[in-house]
Amino acid sequence: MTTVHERVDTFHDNDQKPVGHGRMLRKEDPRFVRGRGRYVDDIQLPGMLHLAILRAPVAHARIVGIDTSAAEASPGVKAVVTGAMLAQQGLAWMPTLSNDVQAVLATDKVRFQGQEVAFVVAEDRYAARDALELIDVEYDILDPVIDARRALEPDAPLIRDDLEGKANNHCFDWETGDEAATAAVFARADVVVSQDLVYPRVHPAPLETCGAVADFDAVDGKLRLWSTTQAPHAHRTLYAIVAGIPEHKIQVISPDIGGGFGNKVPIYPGYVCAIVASIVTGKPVKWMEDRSENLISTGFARDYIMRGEIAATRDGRILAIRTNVLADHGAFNGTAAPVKYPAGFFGVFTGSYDIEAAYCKMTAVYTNKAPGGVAYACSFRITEAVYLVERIVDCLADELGMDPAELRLKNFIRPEQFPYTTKTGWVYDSGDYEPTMRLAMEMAGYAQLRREQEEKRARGELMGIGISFFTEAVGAGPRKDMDILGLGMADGCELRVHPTGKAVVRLSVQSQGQGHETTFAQIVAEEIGIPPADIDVVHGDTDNTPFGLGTYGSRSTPVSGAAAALVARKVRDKARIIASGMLEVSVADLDWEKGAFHVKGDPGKSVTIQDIAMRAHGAGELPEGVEGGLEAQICYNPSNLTYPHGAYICVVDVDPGTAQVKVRRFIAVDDCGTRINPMIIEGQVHGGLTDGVGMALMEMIAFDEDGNCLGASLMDYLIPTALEVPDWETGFTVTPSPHHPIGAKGVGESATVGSPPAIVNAVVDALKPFGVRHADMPLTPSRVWDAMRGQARPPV
Ligand code: PCD
Ligand SMILES: [Cu+]
Repeated sequence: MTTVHERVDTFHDNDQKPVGHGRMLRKEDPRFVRGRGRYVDDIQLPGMLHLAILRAPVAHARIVGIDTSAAEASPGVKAVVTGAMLAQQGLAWMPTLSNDVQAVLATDKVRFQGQEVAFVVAEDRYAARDALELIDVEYDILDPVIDARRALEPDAPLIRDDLEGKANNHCFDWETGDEAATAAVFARADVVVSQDLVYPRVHPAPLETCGAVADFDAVDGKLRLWSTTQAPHAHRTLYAIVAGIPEHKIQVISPDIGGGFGNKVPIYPGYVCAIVASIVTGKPVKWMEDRSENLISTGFARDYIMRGEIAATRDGRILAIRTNVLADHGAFNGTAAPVKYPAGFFGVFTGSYDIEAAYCKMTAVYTNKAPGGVAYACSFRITEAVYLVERIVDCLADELGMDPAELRLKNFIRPEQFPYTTKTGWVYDSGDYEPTMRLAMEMAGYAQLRREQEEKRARGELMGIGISFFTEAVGAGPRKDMDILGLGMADGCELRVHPTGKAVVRLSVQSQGQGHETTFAQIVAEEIGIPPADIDVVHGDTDNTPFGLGTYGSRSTPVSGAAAALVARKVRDKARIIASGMLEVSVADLDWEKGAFHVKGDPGKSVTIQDIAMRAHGAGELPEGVEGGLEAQICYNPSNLTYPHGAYICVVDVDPGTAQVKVRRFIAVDDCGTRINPMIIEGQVHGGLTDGVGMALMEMIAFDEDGNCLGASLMDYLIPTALEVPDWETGFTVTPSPHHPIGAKGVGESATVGSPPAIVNAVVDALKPFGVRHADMPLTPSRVWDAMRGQARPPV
């Protein structure tokens, strides 16, 4: 185990460029810091037109009629398209990533506020937007269903009457674990604690909103689509299926992306509209949503109403966990999760504990809200699962009068139990939890913090200490049981070494800010010894990269990272044969040292990888049976997910007069196995922790009873800034994944997953003198104030 507080002043040290894993500045940053990034909205094509979307002003209404004549006559307008027109082409509906259908443009009804109703294509963005005002839609307003608890009441208005035979708002049921075994354990337990918890609807809110530029060339029949997508290949296949354009005639390009966070995984109606518009007008068409459109209509996350129950012995041995979930999926089930996992990976709600039984029952419903349930930094509902278990464990600690750290330490899965199969069937590949927890406690000065808290309590000050310990399942996934719409989740990767020893690696995954241009060059560098600066990373262009399922669920490192390491090893194997010819010894007599082969016992006799590259392409004979060139391609199918873990400790102060929460300290110890670039990992963790502060204290997409979205701008939907967050204190342990070629586990979402429960646990701990056992997120001053007064807010 390595540790902690390593403070290398990288920002002043440009020379620090490891050949392989290690701290190094990001290769992509020179272009970003100079404002030279190239995002979708930077794409300008000759004759390009602009598209704007008319959205439903109400949450639930029948469309009686649409009059587009005034809009068509408006200056600069080239086309006005409604759902009825799309229906004639069979394009009014499209499949979602979870086997539901979603309206591209509404034909019969609108089902959430902000739903796409019509679009205008015009010479510029202003003309398009102006014309939207001239479209006259007559609505027959219907009662909306906004609260998921209302959705299944017998007299609730029916939302999905488009689905044949549908008589209610039920979306799906799902269960995992063993109900009877769990009930038996609960029946004999000394202590049972239960708690209702709401994980409110939140939004990923990336800096860049969603958009696309579609360019259909009628001459060669090729569609080029620049779009804000986290999964270019998967999107291309779907467009081929929906629009009937042959797949080789579609090129999806995902240029620089200004943050994804799951928001850019689904296919949105706007993308399809842009494609249709380009085909109809014969011109390139750009569609870029604005901030409000992004916040009200795309990619919401969470919206889980949960009841957690935990059974334990009096001395603090956790026996079983049971949970019941009501999941609000909005008007269309647009969740992006592997097909066999309608509730994502929520099954990891058993956390990091060795327990006897577990059971979850979930019911998902349709409501008149935007579709989604996207995995906003949570690898498919792991965020919700971790929140549930880490909150309920704290409730148990409270009931038992036990220290929450001690309770966790007592129940951890022990290192010798790995690989560990949980009671819901997940095989945790590896883990060593106690050292991670101890390190966080040591960094925090845990015992001393508790003393400080005691002193403060005696003076009437409200200080809280919150712990969260998480295990994530990331890197979807083994193709034997994971696919999205029938597409297996293996990733291709291709590596070419040019004659002069420079290389290009082509990936199917697509960075949205994670620094793949750097870390994937480092992965290859580590294996073949070519410096990262000499390795170009190509991604985000389906014409120029091998097939694979894209970046989300922290899967790039676990899946494509493995592919990159293995393809580099394949190239190295070939290089070894060429080297044996060059050095006139057998391959067995060669030793590899990063960047060169030398003759065993004679280090003076060696050839570098650059020499070999030249020989592979150059004149002269190659060993028997060896083809020229130095390149390889593979498709990597992971044998399991990777299971990163972490221990987080949060210290808060609550102002007794204003109920304002201040996060004073936050200690995060993460274990993502082998670390490729520690600087990038720290950045990922800092970002995720900031996300956590947002969700725990500020963020919520709320609705009024008519279904009006109350979070339609960043004035209403509060996201954290540097002012709300402390100086993060990060540390790490290293427990490599046994099945990943370099032992790396994903880390991109860890901090977003792990931090909300730590913060809520800290606030609840601070409010203990008021007898508070739970309060729902976001813990805004008004909610904390109510909790202090014993008036729990009605949940969202
Ligand atoms: N061990 C290790 C791991 C990792 N790493 C690094 O780090 C990063 C990350 O990774 P991962 O974990 O693998 O992940 P990815 O796949 O790449 O990514 C994804 C993620 O990522 C994160 N982060 C970020 N960042 C930024 N900047 N931006 C963004 O957008 C974002 N997003 C978020 C999210 S949400 Mo989802 O989508 O919801 O599902 S998922 C997610 C990269 O670079 C890599 O390489 C290292 O170094 N090492
Ligand atoms: Cu999720």
